[in-house]
Amino acid sequence: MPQNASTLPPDHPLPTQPAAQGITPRLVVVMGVAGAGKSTVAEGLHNELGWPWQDADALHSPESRALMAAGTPLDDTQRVDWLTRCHAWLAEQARHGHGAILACSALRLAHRDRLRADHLNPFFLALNADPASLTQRLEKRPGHFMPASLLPSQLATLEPLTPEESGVTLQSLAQPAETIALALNALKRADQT
Ligand SMILES: Nc1ncnc2c1ncn2[C@@H]1O[C@H](COP(=O)(O)OP(=O)(O)O)[C@@H](O)[C@H]1O
Ligand SMILES: O=C(O)[C@H](O)[C@@H](O)[C@H](O)[C@H](O)COP(=O)(O)O
Repeated sequence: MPQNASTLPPDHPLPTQPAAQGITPRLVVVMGVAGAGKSTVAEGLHNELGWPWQDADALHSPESRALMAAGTPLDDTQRVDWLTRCHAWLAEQARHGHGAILACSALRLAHRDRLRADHLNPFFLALNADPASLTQRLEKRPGHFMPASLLPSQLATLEPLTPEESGVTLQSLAQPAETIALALNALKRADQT
């Protein structure tokens, strides 16, 4: 056999992404209430790992965004099409066989079940923060449709990640970089189990 020749068949699928930082590419959903730091952590993981990321905020219909901007929380009926679009994004990433990160509140178990459908089984990184910090973050966040007044309904709707679900709950620390480091460690640990 010539030097450097492969023993694999020519049509053997190649990995589409390197295991950046030794972490095997997988689907990840960063979840939690508004202000928990989902988008910040998802973008930070994207920067560290190179996996594509999507903010589920961008997948809301204009009507849903207008409702929330006006201070009306969504109900589960209004969330159905949005969660379908979130699931479709995850499914598309899975089809390409690469790792990907979705920042999505996924507040209720039923919302997470919707994202898990079709055996996608994403790994959930649930971010927790105390209500005072959350309020402060939302009040200071520039140019976002979600008002701080919706935080109580977000907290009331949240059904925390359970031990039966694939994922881990992390404290959203005072510095985003610290929380991103926690998230990377959690993904490394999950790789070893
Ligand atoms: N760990 C953190 N400490 C302090 N502020 C944060 C932290 N993470 C995010 N923020 C800020 O809080 C606001 C909400 O964060 P964001 O990532 O948009 O949360 P979410 O996507 O969960 O609503 C943003 O202005 C962001 O810069
Ligand atoms: O009610 C829900 O199901 C959501 O929580 C959701 O609609 C989301 O939280 C908003 O898109 C606000 O965006 P952030 O969570 O990024 O603040």
